[in-house]
This record gives sequence, C-alpha cells and structure tokens, in this order.
Amino acid sequence: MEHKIKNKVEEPFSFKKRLESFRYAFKGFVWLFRFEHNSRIHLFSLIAVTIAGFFFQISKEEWALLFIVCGFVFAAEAFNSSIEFLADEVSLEKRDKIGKSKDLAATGVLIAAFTALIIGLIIFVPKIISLLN
Ligand SMILES: Nc1ncnc2c1ncn2[C@@H]1O[C@H](COP(=O)(O)OP(=O)(O)OP(=O)(O)O)[C@@H](O)[C@H]1O
Repeated sequence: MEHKIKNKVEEPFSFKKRLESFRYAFKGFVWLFRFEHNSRIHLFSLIAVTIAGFFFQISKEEWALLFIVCGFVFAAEAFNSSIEFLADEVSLEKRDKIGKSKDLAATGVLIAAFTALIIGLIIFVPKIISLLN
C-alpha cells in the first residue's frame, strides 16, 4: 500500500491518465442519476430554473449565481452518494459513526439545496411579482 502511494507521487504527468480520470468521473455521473433519485429532482429543478431564466431574461450575473448554486447541489449530492457507498462497504450493521457520517453527508446536500432555493427566490420572486402587477 505504502509502495503504491509512493509510486503515485512519483508518477509522471500523462494525458492518457487524465482522460481516463474523466471517464471515471463520467461513470460517477451515470451512477448519480441512475441510483440517486434526489438527483433527478435536482435535475428537474435545474431544467425548470433554466426555462424560467430564459422566460424572465435574467442577467449574466443571475445566470452565474444560479449555475454556481446548482453545481454546488450536484457536487454535494455526488459526495453524499460516495460517502453512502463507502459507509455501506465498511459495514451494513447499525453503527453510530456510520449513522453520523451519513447524516452529515445528507446535511451537506440539504444546506446546498436550501442555498439554491434562497438564491432562486431572490432572483425570481421580484420578477414574478412585477409580471403579476
Ligand atoms: N450502517 C448504519 N448505521 C447507523 N445508521 C445508519 C446506517 N445506515 C444508515 N443509517 C441511518 O439511516 C439514514 C439513511 O441511510 P441510507 O444509507 O439508507 O441513505 P438513503 O436513505 O439512501 O439516503 P438518501 O435518500 O439521502 O440517498 C442515515 O442518514 C443514517 O441516519
């Protein structure tokens, strides 16, 4: 194991290896939407928000803010799933620290989703109100 870590440090830069990393990351992307049903809800929200963005012709800054928070939600969801897989590999028995670890990972997703919701409300609520008036 130590030998493997040492080799990784001394490994020369390789474009082929970097491309391979992209391939693994893309595999993770597929897992995310296949097994994490929350991600499908987030994807649906992203599509809805994008349509709303075009409809209300939001500014460049508002687009940037929206994509930052949406990216944050998907990244949190990916880390959450990763922790869940790893925790289940360690033990499927009820264990206090595994429970805490999973709860914290889920809290991370909740924080990201709540932040995205607040940003969405700040951007769209005034536009919806002025449309209705
Ligand atoms: N091995 C365990 N030991 C103790 N508590 C656990 C364990 N596995 C799950 N839990 C508890 O059950 C909760 C749900 O865990 P689970 O792995 O089923 O996630 P999930 O329902 O798939 O979550 P999500 O819907 O976010 O994907 C955890 O947050 C934790 O509180």
